[in-house]
Amino acid sequence: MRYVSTRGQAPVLNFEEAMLTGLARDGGLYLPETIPAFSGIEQLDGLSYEEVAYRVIRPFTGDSFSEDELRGAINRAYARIAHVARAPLTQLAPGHHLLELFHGPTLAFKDFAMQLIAQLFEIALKRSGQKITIVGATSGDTGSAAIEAFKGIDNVDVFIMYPHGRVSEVQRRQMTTPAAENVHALAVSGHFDDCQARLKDLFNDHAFRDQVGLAGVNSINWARIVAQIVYYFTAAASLGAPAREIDFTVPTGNFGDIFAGSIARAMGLPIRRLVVATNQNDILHRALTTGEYRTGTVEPSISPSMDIQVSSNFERALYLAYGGEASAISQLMDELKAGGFTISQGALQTLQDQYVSGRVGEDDTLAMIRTVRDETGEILCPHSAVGVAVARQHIEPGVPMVTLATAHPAKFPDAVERAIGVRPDLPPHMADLFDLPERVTRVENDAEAIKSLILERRTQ
Ligand SMILES: Cc1ncc(COP(=O)(O)O)c(C=O)c1O
Ligand SMILES: N[C@@H](CCOP(=O)(O)O)C(=O)O
Repeated sequence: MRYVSTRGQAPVLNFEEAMLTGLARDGGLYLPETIPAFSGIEQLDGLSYEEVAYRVIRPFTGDSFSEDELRGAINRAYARIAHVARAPLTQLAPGHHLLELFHGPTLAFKDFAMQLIAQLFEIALKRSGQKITIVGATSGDTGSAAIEAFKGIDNVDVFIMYPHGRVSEVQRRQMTTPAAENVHALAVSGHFDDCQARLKDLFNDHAFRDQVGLAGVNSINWARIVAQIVYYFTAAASLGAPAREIDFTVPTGNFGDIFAGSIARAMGLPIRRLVVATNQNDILHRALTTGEYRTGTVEPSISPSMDIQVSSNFERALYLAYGGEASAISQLMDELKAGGFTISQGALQTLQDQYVSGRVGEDDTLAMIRTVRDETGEILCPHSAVGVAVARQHIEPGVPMVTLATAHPAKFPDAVERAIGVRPDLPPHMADLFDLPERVTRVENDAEAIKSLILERRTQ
């Protein structure tokens, strides 16, 4: 399996190289030259999550990892998900199901990919003896999952940039309380898009990148996407695929999770519709309905992890919609630096054939948390509530709808309390979160300041 950049000017890599590289050297994102077809969907129902993960991921890894290495990594990663099904499905209403992706150690769907890629990084780095510096940008969940997965791993430093004052207190403490010396939380003056833009600045400074052995664990990294494909297969298989088509609604920000769904469909999973659900930071909804991808001001919301206006993975979707025309993507990304671009008619039609979208504001999100609690007893986090609210606009008789529940409500107690007057409890393994000392460095929204800090603090 060979991986190519969306901008067409970076070296073609194998899976392990693409995983360790993160952002391509031409500023693009790696994706496989061809998407492998998956055969044997009818055999998946009833298999363990780990077995499905092995079957789905194996075609992407080529000869980068042996069968034993990959199976071992998968087993160790998912042993940390505290639900026997790993990604259980619950029923919200006839024909509407919730895919609970929040039973991992940091209570968000990010654990599914991050736990696995930490295992794969460890294997690869032990083999090569290479030392790396992971830098991540987060609106709250990627950062906590990365710190949890990579803390204490040899040969790795992890620096996570989060927008100061714009993550929930639980998310912040998850990033600032781990004591491991190789993890560093950086509170950046700005919003998530600033953090992600600075991250890309660091990758695009090739001298710095080579000096520190820069690696990325955002969904920029193809290995993240691969791991996120698996739960589409487990959910669809348990609802009757391949004999039956399934719809999925995905609370969306950086477009990684829903893009994983589009890859599952390209592999042959009978997904009829992929529904993009956004909060008021609705660039994706606007782009998919009008063809205009124009950045606006990021508005803080009660679903802060989706407060994103520049959706990194949309570049991958555009690349596929433009038929792999890398020069067109480079041109669009240049236009994005000046505020935005217009998607060509043909590419927009392709995107609209694949994705539909919806947007909900805060009042409707709060109302949905209340409604679902009253109807089912399930307490949703605000991101999942955005998903459920949009899903309800798109449910059609005869086609099961699955909404991805992307985080645990206890990560966002203020929003949940506003909705239902109850503060959800953290699980026992996080009971001391509010007693632990915090360790964080404030840093300006400035690539040079961030680079200096990394050079000063890294332990490798
Ligand atoms: C809880 C939660 N829901 C949804 C999303 C959106 O996912 P994606 O960025 O993959 O679109 C995020 C952040 O990524 C998140 O943390
Ligand atoms: N919502 C995310 C934003 C980064 O997403 P990623 O999937 O690209 O890592 C977060 O919680 O940090």
